[in-house]
Order: sequence, then structure tokens, then C-alpha cells
Amino acid sequence: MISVSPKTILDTTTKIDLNNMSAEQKALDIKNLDLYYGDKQALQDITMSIPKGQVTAFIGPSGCGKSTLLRCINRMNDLVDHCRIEGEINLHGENIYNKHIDVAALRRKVGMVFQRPNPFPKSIYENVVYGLRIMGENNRRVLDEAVETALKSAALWNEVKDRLHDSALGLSGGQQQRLVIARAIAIKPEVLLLDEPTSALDPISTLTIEELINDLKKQFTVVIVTHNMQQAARVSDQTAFMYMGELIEYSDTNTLFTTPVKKKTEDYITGRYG
Ligand SMILES: Nc1ncnc2c1ncn2[C@@H]1O[C@H](COP(=O)(O)OP(=O)(O)OP(=O)(O)O)[C@@H](O)[C@H]1O
Repeated sequence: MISVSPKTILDTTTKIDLNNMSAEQKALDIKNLDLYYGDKQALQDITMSIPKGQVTAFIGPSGCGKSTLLRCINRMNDLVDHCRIEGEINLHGENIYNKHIDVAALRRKVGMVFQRPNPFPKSIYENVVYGLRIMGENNRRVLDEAVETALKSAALWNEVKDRLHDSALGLSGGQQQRLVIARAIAIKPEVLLLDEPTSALDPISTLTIEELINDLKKQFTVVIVTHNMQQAARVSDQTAFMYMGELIEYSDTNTLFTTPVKKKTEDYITGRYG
């Protein structure tokens, strides 16, 4: 089993019965989800519920479908021409793949942060208010408050409060990633999707983001894809292990890393493949 710190093992974050959640506890309900890129099936019959206000990690070897599943949650795969999806992802009891769903509105509720920080070539301030401006908000006082709140939530305020109108491109990689998180949360999404958010960062910036994720779950439901099992063990409440497009095991993180039920999970977390 991988070594997780005693603090992680003893963490008594509210445990949820993942197989028996009430509608109020669920942020997302994924049912029998299949995804095909052309003829190739990349996700097979994924069924899982993701609890509100917690951190859920997707782990598994390269190519197992982690990012594909994450991208389904805000319909980013709609942008891939030859991609076909069957099954459901329910948000508030409504399938986000229903024909009448407004995808732009969905993406306001389900924000996403990618591997590489991607600030716009604008000021720090304008990056944070970008989504609000698109939504038609131009009141200076409202925008100022949103900038302060989002940057504080993203643990960046103290570092940038005196240079809000400088270019975002002058920030370090770790600061840029926190800025992108601030931009995503400024419009107050319900769910925040993080696709390997620290893979391009140094260890200290990684630690800062991991601490931040722990704070973010007080306000948002967080779903994170990570290659790094120690990171999943450190930041998540529950972990889903995927292999070749299938969800093999999904349980609270301590259980998955200490007493996995499936042999494939055990082989993966003990480093036999991946
Ligand atoms: N746009 C695409 N077109 C065709 N195939 C794709 C596309 N995106 C992903 N795939 C394939 O789907 C499968 C799952 O890929 P995905 O990127 O979701 O895996 P992953 O677990 O996130 O991998 P990694 O950890 O390497 O990022 C892989 O076989 C991949 O080659």
C-alpha cells in the first residue's frame, strides 16, 4: 500500500456512504456513461455519485480515461468532432446531456482548471473579472469586491494586492495557476474540475495548491484528476480508480489506499503497473 501520512489516515472528514447518498448529498450523479472517440470506446458504463462539498479524485494509469471523464462533466468533449456519449450525468437531478441544456450556463456552474496555467494576456484584475464581465457585470464596486474575494479564496491576494493592474503573465507558474483558479471561482460555480492542476508546478507551488484545494471544498465541490497517488491521498475525500475506461473501485480515499477491494487497484497503488 502507498505510504500516507498518519494525519491523512486519522483525518475524520465526514464520511459518506458513496453507494447510498441522499439527493441533497449528491453534487453529480453519473449513470451508465459510455464514451466513444470514433470507433474506440474510452469510457465504459461509468456509474458513480460525487458528493457535494468534498474532493473527489480520479486516478489510474495513463490513457485510462480520467481526463475524458472529467471533461464530460462540463461537456468539454462536445468540442471533439468524433466523440459520442451515451448515458447520463445529472446535476440537480437533470441530465446535462439533455438537448435543451444551455452549455454556456452549465460551464458557469461547472468550472474547469487545466494542467498548464492559462491566464489571459491581461491584467491580474481583468483575468479575475473576465467571466463576470461576460455575464454583463460592469459595476466597479461589485467587480472590486469579487476580485478581492476570489483572490483571497485562491490564496493569492496577499501576493498581488498591490499590483492588480500588472500583467498576469508576469506571475510565477504557481501564482498563475492560483490566478486561474481565482478566475474560475469568481463566477461562483458549484463544481470545480481540476485536470492535473499541479503537474506543471514545482514542489512548493504544488503544496500551496494542495492546501488551497482543502479550503476550496468549503465552498465548492472539487473533482481532481491526478497522476500522483500521494496527491490523491493528501487532498481527496474519495478516490475513483480507473483502468482502461472502466471504473474499477470507488471508495473513501483512506480505504482505497489502505484496504483496496479489487486486485487491480491493489496492483496499481503498490506500483505493479502504471
Ligand atoms: N480527442 C481524442 N480523440 C481520440 N482519442 C482520444 C482523445 N482524447 C483521448 N483519447 C483517447 O482516450 C483514451 C483516454 O484518454 P484520457 O486522456 O482520458 O486518459 P487519461 O487517463 O486522462 O490519461 P493521462 O493520464 O495520460 O492524461 C486514451 O486511449 C486516449 O488516447
